[in-house]
Amino acid sequence: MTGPRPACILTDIEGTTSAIAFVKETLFPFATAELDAFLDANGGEPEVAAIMAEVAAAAPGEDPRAALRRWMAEDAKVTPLKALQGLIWDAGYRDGRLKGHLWPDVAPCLRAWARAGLRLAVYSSGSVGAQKLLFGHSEAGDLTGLFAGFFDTKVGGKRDAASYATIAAGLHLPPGEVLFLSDVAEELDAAAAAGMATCQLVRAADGTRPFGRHAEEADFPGVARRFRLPNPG
Ligand SMILES: CSCCC(=O)C(=O)COP(=O)(O)O
Ligand SMILES: [Mg+2]
Repeated sequence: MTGPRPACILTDIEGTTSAIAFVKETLFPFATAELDAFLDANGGEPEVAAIMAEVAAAAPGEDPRAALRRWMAEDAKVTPLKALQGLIWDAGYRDGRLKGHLWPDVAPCLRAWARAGLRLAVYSSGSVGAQKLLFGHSEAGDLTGLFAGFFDTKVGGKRDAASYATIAAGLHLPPGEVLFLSDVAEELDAAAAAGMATCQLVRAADGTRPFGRHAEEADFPGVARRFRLPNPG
């Protein structure tokens, strides 16, 4: 980066802090397997009923449970699906069946950056509730206290520049003072269009391909070196 050191690091989750395989092979199948039992037990709860009303509105003429299953099969980033998945994962995190995966380089850097006074925030398609569960029950302990903000698709889609402008405003920062980390080029393009600094995480273990349109690093210590952030080592 040619500008000053960022004041805030905004990070994606899947493919950036956490393995794609953890999301696709552990979290998503858990929610799929538990969907019917969860809805049978909790469908009358106002929060769940409101989500199901949103599902019905987003998929008119389709059985809401069938729409949810279709979206899960398509990995659709639909806000009511994401909200429901978060509620289903809650029980799994609390009783120990789920533990939030983080790549080993992530927690030491997040702690070092927060200690140095940098603000940290998350922007994921996963709901804010799901983000707090993952970082609150992570393999590195409860990291939720490190973050100044959590943002999900209620601010808008991750490929839409307006979402990043909304997040910067929510953090009371000019976009130019925020560095966005993600594995997905279209998300980085949108953040850059809003004026944020960007870096693609190209994690070999996830099979991520470098896109060549943004700064690229293999891990968080690489991000720290490139953007002159503190490094734990
Ligand atoms: C909050 S953990 C679950 C992540 C998730 O549901 C998802 O769709 C991944 O989205 P991301 O924006 O983190 O790539
Ligand atoms: Mg991602």
